[in-house]
Amino acid sequence: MAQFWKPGTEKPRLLDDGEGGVLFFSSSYSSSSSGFGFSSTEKQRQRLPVYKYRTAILYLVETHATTIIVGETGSGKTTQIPQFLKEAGWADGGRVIACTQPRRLAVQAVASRVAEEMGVKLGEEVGYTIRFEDLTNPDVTRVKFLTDGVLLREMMDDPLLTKYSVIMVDEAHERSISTDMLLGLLKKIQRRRPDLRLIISSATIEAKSMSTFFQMSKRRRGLEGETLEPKVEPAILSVEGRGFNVQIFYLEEPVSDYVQSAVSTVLSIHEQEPPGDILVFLTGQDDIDAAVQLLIEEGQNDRKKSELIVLPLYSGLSRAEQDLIFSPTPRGKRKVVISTNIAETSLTLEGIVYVIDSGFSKQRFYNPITDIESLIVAPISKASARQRTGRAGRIRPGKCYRLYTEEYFINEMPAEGIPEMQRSNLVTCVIQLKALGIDNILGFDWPSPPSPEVMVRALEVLYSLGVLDDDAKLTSPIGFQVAEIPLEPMISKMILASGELGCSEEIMTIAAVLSIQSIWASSRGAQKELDEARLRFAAAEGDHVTFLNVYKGFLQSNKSSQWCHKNFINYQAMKKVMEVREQLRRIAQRLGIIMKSCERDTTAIRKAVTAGFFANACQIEAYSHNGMYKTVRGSQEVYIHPSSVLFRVNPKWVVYHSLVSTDRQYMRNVVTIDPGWLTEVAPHFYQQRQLSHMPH
Ligand SMILES: Nc1ncnc2c1ncn2[C@@H]1O[C@H](COP(=O)(O)OP(=O)(O)OP(=O)(O)O)[C@@H](O)[C@H]1O
Repeated sequence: MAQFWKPGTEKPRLLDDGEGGVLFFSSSYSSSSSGFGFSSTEKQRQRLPVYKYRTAILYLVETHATTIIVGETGSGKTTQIPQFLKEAGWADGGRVIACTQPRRLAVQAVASRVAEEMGVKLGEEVGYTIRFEDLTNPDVTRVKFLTDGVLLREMMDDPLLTKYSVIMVDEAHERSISTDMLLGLLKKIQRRRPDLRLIISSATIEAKSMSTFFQMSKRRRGLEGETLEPKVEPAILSVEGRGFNVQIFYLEEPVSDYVQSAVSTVLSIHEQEPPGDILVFLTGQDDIDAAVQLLIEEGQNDRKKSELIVLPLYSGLSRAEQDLIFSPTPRGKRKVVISTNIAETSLTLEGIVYVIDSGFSKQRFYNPITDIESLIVAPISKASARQRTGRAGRIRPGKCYRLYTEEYFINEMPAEGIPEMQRSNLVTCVIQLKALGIDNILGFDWPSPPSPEVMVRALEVLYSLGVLDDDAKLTSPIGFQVAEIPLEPMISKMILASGELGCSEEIMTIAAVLSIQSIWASSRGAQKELDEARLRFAAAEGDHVTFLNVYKGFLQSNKSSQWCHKNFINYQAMKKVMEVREQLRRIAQRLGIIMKSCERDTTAIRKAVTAGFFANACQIEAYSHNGMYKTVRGSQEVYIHPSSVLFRVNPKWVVYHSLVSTDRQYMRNVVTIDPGWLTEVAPHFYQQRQLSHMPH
């Protein structure tokens, strides 16, 4: 398929003026983009745009409670600012400088870069913490990178985060639920800790609204000047200058199949452009696996195309597989990394010269009226597009191919995405706030408040899970235990129930499988074979029990990759399942959950699943010929996803794990249940009355 490209016309973005009494620094500076091959790391550091602002940054942080720093991608915010602070003494006296990121992969990558630049061993002076992994030493770590979710968890033990002197919330434009919660809570902490400094940074953040959010109350304002307190007015700093130039190209005509279009673009870059690795942004495991497959097939019969080393990148991959993206590209080869938006921010992949942006990502959307949350492939924002482009041009000049037209980018793409807080189910968020002792959830000071309906829905679900009591306080012990497990509360509740039902070994496996996108290999072009493979493992009780069959087969094969290949199972995903399962076992041990197998008593297993996921119960429509189900709670129309082993089997009663929306709402990962269990496990949620008239 021929694709025609048009060079983009957009100029680099500069900040507008900083009116409104907000402090604003800016000076025109363009970093030299001459040549590569720096002689030392120190010289390399000094060439970054942010280096010229070292003094200004330190002055603002010293004198202001909050500093908002906006600077182009690759200008050095993440790697340099924590080092400036350390050099200026902000980590003296046992204090720690924290830098948060929305994603685990970025935390690990940035921490190891900073350790390398500082010439120290990772895990000592510079360390990182992500969920289930802590590479810090409390006695010596002074610069700590962590996900914003982990910092929230740290607040449970230390509500004022006393060990930190400066907290830098990086990539704040992403507005993940955790980032927004963190911003709200940090604002609260600031009132109690005048010594704490905050830095909010990103290449694509709306600085003024963030600044308005961090304006302090009148009461604190009164103190200013009387004591040595920092100014309450946030400072805004614009770091001008970029790394290396990235030329942007747009399609002349829109395309309908972005996977195919991305593959064609990779091939034509390889054909026509000089050496340099390629980073492709698609949306999820399914389309990434499909693109990887297509490129591998292309390489099989063509010597030139066989020079491509194609690597997928998504969160469901094992750690070892994710690390491959950082390995150097062998001479005469070209690496192609095909990724979800986990590579969208903060990452520097050394060899990347070309970026291909599909213009889409998978996003969560929640409807509080129907109580349905689904993952939808949706267009990205301009902020995301700029971040994606910014993965090139970091070490040398680059090119970015956007698989959409420039008119679309300019006129239709939204400037910013909708904060995740305003398009998600907030069950996890509410339980965390409760665990932090925030009682008045509805009155909490959010950067972008969610609707009260969504909050009320979340309170309702937590109440029925037995996590909250009549006063909306955490119950003991269930509420506190669920809050302690770093998973969505429904999974945590399922795990706790499995302890009582004697099936914790099986439920750990199920919880691990549910935490990744899919354990099945890509089906593109081989749907029939995949369906046949799935049937070999299928259990009449549904997908959850089927996962146990797959897991058992995998163990019996000695964790063989050939066995996975033969059975259309994603080997890397299975390795990840093993990793997660091990971590969950450790948590269970800590909580005193006894590990026990029910020897495949599927009633116990399905009951435990129901104890967590009762809110997702559905009943088939009595006279439906097309497999239509209705959710018990909201009477919403839903269907079993074709990837489920229960597709076309259509049992009467099921609970599902999640929904995906395409032309219809499809239930993914479905298990059969006895409706009598619903009132047993969630009497408040399902009144006996409501179910009694329904046929069993
Ligand atoms: N692992 C690495 N290897 C080589 N150079 C690196 C590495 N990490 C960072 N750099 C260099 O440091 C520069 C600054 O990176 P840094 O992550 O600090 O920028 P940033 O301003 O935070 O970017 P972004 O907004 O995209 O996160 C990169 O452009 C690159 O030149």
